Amino acid sequence: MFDLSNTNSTLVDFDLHTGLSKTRETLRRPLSAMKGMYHDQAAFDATVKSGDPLVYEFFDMGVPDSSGDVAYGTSITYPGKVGDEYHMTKGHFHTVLDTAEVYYCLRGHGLMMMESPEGEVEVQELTPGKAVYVPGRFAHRSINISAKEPLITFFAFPGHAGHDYGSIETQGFRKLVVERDGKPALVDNPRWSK
Ligand SMILES: O=P(O)(O)OC[C@H]1O[C@](O)(CO)[C@@H](O)[C@@H]1O
Ligand SMILES: [Fe+2]
Repeated sequence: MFDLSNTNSTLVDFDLHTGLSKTRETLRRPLSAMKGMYHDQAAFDATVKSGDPLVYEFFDMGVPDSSGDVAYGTSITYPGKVGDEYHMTKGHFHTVLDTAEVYYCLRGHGLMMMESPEGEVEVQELTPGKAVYVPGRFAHRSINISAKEPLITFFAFPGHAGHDYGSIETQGFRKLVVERDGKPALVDNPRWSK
């Protein structure tokens, strides 16, 4: 009925329940790949020692890194905590700072933590069906606040954006999300300094 011999477009499967693809591999970040990113160093060491859980995985679809292209894929952050801090992605600025990104939540319950170099902090709640637009200049980190479900999002950003982990790798975001009385709470990051 249709000529399906396309060569320029791409069609990829992403499972709505697992976020994974039958045809593509993810990049996987176990906890040991996040050294220095959780505030409770003792809990970090103990959790790595007791099995080094997979914290998140995501797709790099190999889209060209030009401004006319769009990088996309799913990101899956598994439930869990390191001490009192919820599982999260490393987080990054874009190397081309003013490039934005969109995340659409497919499953789970999470927060998108955002922070500009000038110190504006914004947090948006992610539940299935909600899309968050992360404006240019804002670093962003996904945080899974569910105790049992993975946080699955579909993301898209300009191909030339790049990832800049600089200040985040050394001192993190200004705010942390930790569990207090069974609920997520936003607190100052004691390690953050100007
Ligand atoms: O680069 P990080 O912070 O480790 O997180 C990876 C996530 O961010 C993305 O680069 C999208 O911005 C995805 O590949 C993935 O969801
Ligand atoms: Fe990004």
